[in-house]
Amino acid sequence: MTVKLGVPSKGRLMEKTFDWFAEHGITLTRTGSEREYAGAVEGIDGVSLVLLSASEIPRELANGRIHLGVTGTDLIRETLVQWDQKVEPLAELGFGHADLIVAVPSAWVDVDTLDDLDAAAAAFRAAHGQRLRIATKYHRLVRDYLRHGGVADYRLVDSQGATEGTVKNMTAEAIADITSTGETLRANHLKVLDEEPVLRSQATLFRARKACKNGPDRAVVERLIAQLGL
Ligand SMILES: Nc1ncnc2c1ncn2[C@@H]1O[C@H](COP(=O)(O)OP(=O)(O)OP(=O)(O)O)[C@@H](O)[C@H]1O
Ligand SMILES: O=P(O)(O)OC[C@H]1O[C@H](OP(=O)(O)OP(=O)(O)O)[C@H](O)[C@@H]1O
Repeated sequence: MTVKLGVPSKGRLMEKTFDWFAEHGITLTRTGSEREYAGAVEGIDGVSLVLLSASEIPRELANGRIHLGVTGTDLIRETLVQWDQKVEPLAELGFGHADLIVAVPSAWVDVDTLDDLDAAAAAFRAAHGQRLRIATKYHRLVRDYLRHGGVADYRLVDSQGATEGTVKNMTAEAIADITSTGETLRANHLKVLDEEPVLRSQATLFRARKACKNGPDRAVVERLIAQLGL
């Protein structure tokens, strides 16, 4: 058995993860054709690379199919109930920074805070006989955040992508999504509530508690952690 390291299979997250490991003396490479999801690890024995969708990495860590994995903290916290019992953060990698925020139409001049949103939701229900819709893929995190913020009269609608477009498309009145530069929000005439974000996320290296409990795998994981200087 080898220790499995799960890394995002494409895009900036993959490239920056490769760079981060290279800076720490471990070379990760994609092998095979450009479209083949195969990879290699050099600089340590007994570790193999598994290229996965960033959103699948939390589940693969939780069920112990990979020992280590790089993904955003947002995806870990959204996907895993009691996430800290299943995975242990080993290092924040300093890229993939994004805030999970709640945003409303810029034209809603009276809505800047969660209190305002709660009032707007109540008014919306009174006017339309329906609850205000908030589009998101982060159901668990957003529900907890709104409950703590005292917002009650809303319903979440699922949006797995292009979430900022749902307001214009009239499938939602507000959204909760990640933002980095804020450009997508501005382009879609949305403004972020003037509150702490739901979550500040960045790419993080996690260890799976289940897979790393004992046996020879644990020794390899410990060696890798030492070699990375963590
Ligand atoms: N614009 C952005 N700036 C910085 N980080 C981002 C940005 N968009 C997404 N991320 C982060 O990248 C990670 C992966 O996001 P996302 O779920 O979009 O991945 P993906 O690679 O598109 O997944 P999939 O392969 O399932 O389509 C998340 O942790 C997210 O916070
Ligand atoms: O604040 P910005 O820098 O504009 O970035 C934010 C955008 O980036 C992510 O989308 P992504 O490109 O991953 O596509 P998605 O809509 O499929 O999630 C996120 O969902 C936002 O739409």
